Amino acid sequence: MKSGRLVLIVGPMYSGKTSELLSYVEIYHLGKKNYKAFKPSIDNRYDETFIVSHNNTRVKAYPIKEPKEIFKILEGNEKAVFIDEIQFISEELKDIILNLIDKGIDVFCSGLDLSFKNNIFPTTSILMGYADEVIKKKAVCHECGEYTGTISYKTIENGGEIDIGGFDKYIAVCRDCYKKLNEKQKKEQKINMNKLF
Ligand SMILES: Nc1ncnc2c1ncn2[C@@H]1O[C@H](COP(=O)(O)OP(=O)(O)O)[C@@H](O)[C@H]1O
Ligand SMILES: Cc1cn([C@H]2C[C@H](O)[C@@H](COP(=O)(O)O)O2)c(=O)[nH]c1=O
Ligand SMILES: [Zn+2]
Repeated sequence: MKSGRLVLIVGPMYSGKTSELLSYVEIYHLGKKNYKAFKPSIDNRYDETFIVSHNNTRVKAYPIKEPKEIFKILEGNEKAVFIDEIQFISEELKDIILNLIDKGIDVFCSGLDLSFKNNIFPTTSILMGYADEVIKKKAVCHECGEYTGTISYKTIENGGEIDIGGFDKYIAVCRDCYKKLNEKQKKEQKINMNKLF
């Protein structure tokens, strides 16, 4: 049997990862091929049971807590599996995906490569190694307006590295603007500390 392939779509927030994922869904839909879409249940930003892009294109999806749930939901006639926001799914996802590909199923995943702290998201990094194709997307930098946005910057101070949100919490910026914003933030924090003591 011919193996399936793994296509991985990565980049910062607003770079069009979900839109690109949904454009692949449309190809299988138009070809009348069976498929299923999944998302981590933690991602309830726009909808619990739909993958939704920032410009409101959407597709029905199964929310999952653990990657092995994918096996329970598949019916055996699927030609493709689509998974959004893989940065929130545990690293075990790799084994599930390799098994699907072995069975001839194409797998399309999208997710953040980097957190706002400039740390890698492990599941995305691992899958990059196994992917047949990695599509790295860019956003328009919120600060300088250039089409060079590669990292997400958090505009509010509270909240951890895993923190669901959108325009209320994050912008996409280029490397230089990311550096400038972080330096500015550090200076402001120092001034505020000095005011306190
Ligand atoms: N800074 C930005 N750069 C590019 N697109 C943006 C930006 N801010 C908002 N958008 C909108 O977001 C859409 C992409 O949304 P989406 O596919 O959900 O991206 P992602 O999944 O990467 O967050 C673009 O088509 C555009 O309409
Ligand atoms: C950068 C960053 C983002 N998140 C969250 C915020 C959103 O809920 C998703 C990313 O969504 P998108 O489809 O890529 O716009 O991830 C986070 O938890 N931690 C981060 O560092
Ligand atoms: Zn910039």
